Amino acid sequence: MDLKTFCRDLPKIELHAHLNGSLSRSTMLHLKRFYADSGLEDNTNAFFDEFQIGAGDCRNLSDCFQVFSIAHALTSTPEALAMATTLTLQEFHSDGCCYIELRSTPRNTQYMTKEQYVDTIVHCMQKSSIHLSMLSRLIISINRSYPVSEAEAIADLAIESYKKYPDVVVGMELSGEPTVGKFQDFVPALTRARNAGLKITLHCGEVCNPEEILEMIKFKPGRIGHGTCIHPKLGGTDDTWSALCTSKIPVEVCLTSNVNTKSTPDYESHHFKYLYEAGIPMIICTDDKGVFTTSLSQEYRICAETFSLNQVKVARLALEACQYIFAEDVQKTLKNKVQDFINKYCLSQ
Ligand SMILES: CNc1ncnc2c1ncn2[C@@H]1O[C@H](COP(=O)(O)O)[C@@H](O)[C@H]1O
Ligand SMILES: [Zn+2]
Repeated sequence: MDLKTFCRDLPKIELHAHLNGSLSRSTMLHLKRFYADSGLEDNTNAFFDEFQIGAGDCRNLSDCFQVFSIAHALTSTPEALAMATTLTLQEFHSDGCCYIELRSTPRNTQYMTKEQYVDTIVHCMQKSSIHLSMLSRLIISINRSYPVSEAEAIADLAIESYKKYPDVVVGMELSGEPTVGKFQDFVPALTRARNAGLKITLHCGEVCNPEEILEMIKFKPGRIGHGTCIHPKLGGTDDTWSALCTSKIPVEVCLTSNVNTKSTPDYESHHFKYLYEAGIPMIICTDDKGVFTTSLSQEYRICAETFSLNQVKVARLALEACQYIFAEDVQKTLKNKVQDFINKYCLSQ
């Protein structure tokens, strides 16, 4: 089987995907059609083409945070949000994803409250499980550039939602512009959520900030996102690297996101190789497949090509990812699914 087909057919686990960053061009066009047909104001025309950030783009990580407002403008009603969620889940499913933890930041809009925002996504996930052979779970996001009081309100909502939908809501995470806000300010909200049973994942080391990286590792999150600047050769220190190696916290690796935001100069210099050599658990993820025009199978293929991994090694990445999902009750089922694929297609290798 050629690598592209192999990476698409391999049952894959997505653990780091922001809903509003995952909207494909086709989904965005569906949303624009919906806004037009419903007579809702759509002010995205002038900058619609700025939503996607490719490799040769001159925008950097900080510029990326402007583009999410384009998606936000098109997911402001419950119907549009439902459409965005359903189409995005379908796309992950068509790309061979068998389990996804989608994450999103609840927002009050002119048309819905934060509670309705969460309810809408949860209902789409429940409905999708009837039609798709893919399980989906929700991680509720806190944006570090918002006031701490907002994070506290989102923690309350996450705890309530977890009680209401224990089969869907699995975790809470910290994301947003990494140069804004202080991690320590969000520790009380994150701790409350964790004490209530939610799993935690943190965007960590997306920019150079060794002090914060050490604080985050000490917090012992279930997983971290990116981890770009933890190795001493990539903006980290001996202390940050040894803290990660000792803790063995699984890292959600987003290759194209890091290259397109210029957090990493190119695929070859990506920290994947250091993590792989050090035996640190990793999960290949997309981050914002719409903004960065990628897919989960493309991320697996790029990883295989860049780091010369054969198909058995690529499949092992998917198999190992099953251990790090937040919904522990389905880990075994997923492992069996990936293992069956390996037995069928990799035995001769
Ligand atoms: C590129 N690297 C990144 N680093 C940090 N945070 C990011 C991100 N990519 C996306 N987000 C976070 O996800 C939100 C969009 O999805 P939701 O509205 O929540 O569904 C962004 O506003 C930002 O807070
Ligand atoms: Zn992210």
